[in-house]
Amino acid sequence: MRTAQHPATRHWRHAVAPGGLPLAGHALLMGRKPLQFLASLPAHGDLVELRLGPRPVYLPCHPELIQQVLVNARVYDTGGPVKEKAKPILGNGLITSDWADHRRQRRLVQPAFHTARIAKYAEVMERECEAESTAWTARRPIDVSHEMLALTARVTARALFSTDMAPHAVAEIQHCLPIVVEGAYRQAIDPTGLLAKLPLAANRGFDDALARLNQLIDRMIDDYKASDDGDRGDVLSALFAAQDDETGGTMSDQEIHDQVMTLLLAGIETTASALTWTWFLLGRNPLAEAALHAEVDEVLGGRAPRYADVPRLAYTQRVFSEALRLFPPAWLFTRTTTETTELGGRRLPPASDVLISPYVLHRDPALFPRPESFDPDRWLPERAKEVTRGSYLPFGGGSRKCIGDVFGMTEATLTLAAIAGRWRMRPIPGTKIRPRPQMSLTAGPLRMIPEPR
Ligand code: HEM
Repeated sequence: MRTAQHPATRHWRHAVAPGGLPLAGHALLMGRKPLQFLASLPAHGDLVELRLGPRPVYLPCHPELIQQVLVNARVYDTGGPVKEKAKPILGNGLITSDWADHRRQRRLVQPAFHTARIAKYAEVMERECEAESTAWTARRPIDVSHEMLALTARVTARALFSTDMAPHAVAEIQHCLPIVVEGAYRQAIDPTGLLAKLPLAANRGFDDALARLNQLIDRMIDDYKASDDGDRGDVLSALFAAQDDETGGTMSDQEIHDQVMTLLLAGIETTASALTWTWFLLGRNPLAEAALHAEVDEVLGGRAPRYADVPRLAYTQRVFSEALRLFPPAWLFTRTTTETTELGGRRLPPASDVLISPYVLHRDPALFPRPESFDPDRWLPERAKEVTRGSYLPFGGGSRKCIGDVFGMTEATLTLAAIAGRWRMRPIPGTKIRPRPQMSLTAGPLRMIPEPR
C-alpha cells in the first residue's frame, strides 16, 4: 500500500512514457490500445509525461497528485480541444462551463439531486425495473447492453420529464442518444477537426439525431411553461424552480435546455455500461452471483425492490462498486491548466493538458491488491477503510464530481436487485467481449441467457 506524506516533502517520480515516436509521440499507442498503454504507465512514475502529436500531456498516477488536480478546479479547469468540440452539442452546461460559471451552475442544478428528490425519481426506477425484469422470456438470449441502455434511457427520461409526453420522449431519446454519443466521440478524437465537416452519412445521421434531441428538449420546456402544474417532482421542475442563494438568479430557458442535454448525455450510457459490466462479471463469478441472489432473496423475499430497501442491499451495492472499479465508465477525463503551476515538483505551463484515468488508478496493484480479481468484499466497511484515500474515483472528485452519483447508484442497485430476484443471467460459452474505450467504457453487445430462478 502507498503511504501518505506531505506533498511538499515527498519526492515524486517523474517519467516520460516509453515508446514515443518522433512526430506522433504516443498518439498511435493511445489510438490503438489506450487502456493497456495507460495502465502500463504507473510503473514508470507518479507523474508521467506523454506526447499526443506535438503537445505534452501529463498523467498523474498517484492518488495525491490526482487529488491536487481535482480539488483545484480554478487552476485545473476543464478545457482543451475536447471541451471545445463538446460545446456545439452540450451548449454551456455543467460539463462544458468554465470554472467561475460552473460554481453558479452547480448551485442551481444541485437541488434537483437532493435526497428528497432522488426518493421521487426512485419511484420511476422501481416501475421501470419491474417492467424490465418481467419483460424477458425464459431462456431466450438477450443483448444485455441493449437492455441496460434502454432501461437507463427510460429511467432518466421519465425522471427528467414526468409528463404524458414521456413515452414519446423515451422513444426519441432511445433512438437519438446512441447516435449522438457515438458521433460526439468520433469528433472528440479527430485531431484535424475536419471529420465533422465532411458530407458523410454518419455526419448526417449525427446532425439529424442531435437536432431531434434539441427539438425534444425545447418541446418539453415549452410544455412545462404552458402548463401550470408547478412542481411535478421531476428534474425539469427542479431546474425551473432553482434560485441561486448568492445572487437570487434563476436559469434561462436556454440554460435549462443545456443542463437537460448534459444530464441526458452524462447519465444514461454511463450507468448502462456499468450495469452491463456488472452482469458480465457476475456471469464469470458464480460465488459472487450466489451471494447476490442470497441477499436479494433475504431482503426482498420474492417481491420487487423498493427505494427503502436500498440501504439493506449492501452486497448488491458492493457488487456494483467493484464493477465500477474494474470498468469505470468515465475511464478518462481531462483538465487544462489556466496558469503556470506545479504538480509533483514539475512546472506545468498554462494550457497544459492533464489526463485523469480512474481505469489506470483502479488497476494499480500498489493501490488494489490483485487488481484484476472481481472481489465485491473489498468494499466491506472494514476492508474499504484500508483503501488508500483518493484511489477510487468512478465518479471523479472535487467540485466537478458527478452530480448524478447517488441517482446512478440507486438506479443500479434497484436494477440489479429487480433482475437478480427473478433471473440468473447465464453467460453464453465462447462469448468474447473486450472493453471499448469510447465516450464511456462500454462492453459492446453482450448476449446472455436469462434463466428463471
Ligand atoms: C454509474 C454511473 C455514472 C458514472 C460512472 C459517472 C461518472 C462521472 C464522472 C467521473 C464525472 C466527472 C467528470 C469530470 O470530472 O470531468 C461525472 C460528471 C457528471 N455526471 Fe456522472 N456518472 C454516472 C452517472 C450519472 C448520472 C445518472 C447523471 C445524471 C442523471 C450524471 C450526470 C453528470 C453530470 C451533469 C456531470 C458533470 C458534473 C459537473 O461538472 O458539475 N452522471 N460523472
